[in-house]
Amino acid sequence: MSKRRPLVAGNWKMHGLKASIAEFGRISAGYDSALRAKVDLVVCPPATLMSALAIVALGTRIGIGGQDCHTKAAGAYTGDISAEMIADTGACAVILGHSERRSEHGETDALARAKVEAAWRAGLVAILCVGETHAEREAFRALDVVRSQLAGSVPDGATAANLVVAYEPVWAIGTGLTPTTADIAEMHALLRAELIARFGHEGRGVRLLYGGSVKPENAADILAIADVDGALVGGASLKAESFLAIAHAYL
Ligand SMILES: O=C(CO)COP(=O)(O)O
Repeated sequence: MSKRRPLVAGNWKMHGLKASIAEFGRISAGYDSALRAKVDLVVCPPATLMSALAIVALGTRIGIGGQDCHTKAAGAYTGDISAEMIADTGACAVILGHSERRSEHGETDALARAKVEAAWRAGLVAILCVGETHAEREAFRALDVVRSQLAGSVPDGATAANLVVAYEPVWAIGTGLTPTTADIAEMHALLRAELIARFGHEGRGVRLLYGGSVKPENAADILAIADVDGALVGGASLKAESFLAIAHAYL
């Protein structure tokens, strides 16, 4: 695998009404040829905005992603959406196994794994999230927890093209706290080693994102860490200015 191309992905979570289509327009206006040459951008809006943003995104080379999907393609599952439906909007990716899904909807590694398979079935890139809680880090269990999440959530058949892994320490999400650069480097080295052990050459090409309180102020330091191939950004992705400022760390 040649050099991995950086990826900055925005997770809008449960934020965004129709007015946010204009904010996306500002993101695409700022994604100029200099940025396009260096970094991929993906925006994951709430499901209600996916179709609208996918249309605005046409020709911009910004990818649109979902934030979750059901394991089945269709059926009697009130309130759920399938990976096929996400792909049908024009989206190219879906975030899976986010800690907010794990903690608030009881999602397990096995369910995340089934959802990754659903994403692949629909031709979507799976952006799989892993990460330890504060108690697990304090107990020196962070590496073991994340290793086990990765093993349990990634199905056979992962490639550089169909999988992105985001390391998101739960305690760093939305808190303004971040691990030390040494701790991020240690975790990303572990993820890389595990992916290579299991998928060889393809594992070397899987992009590894860091997520959790990434802001314009800390982006350059975090994105310079070995084996950090980009960021999964929550709060700072809601404004074009801060989202683009993070991507600008690659210029
Ligand atoms: O959960 C996150 C992205 O998926 C990170 O959120 P924040 O950037 O708001 O900490």
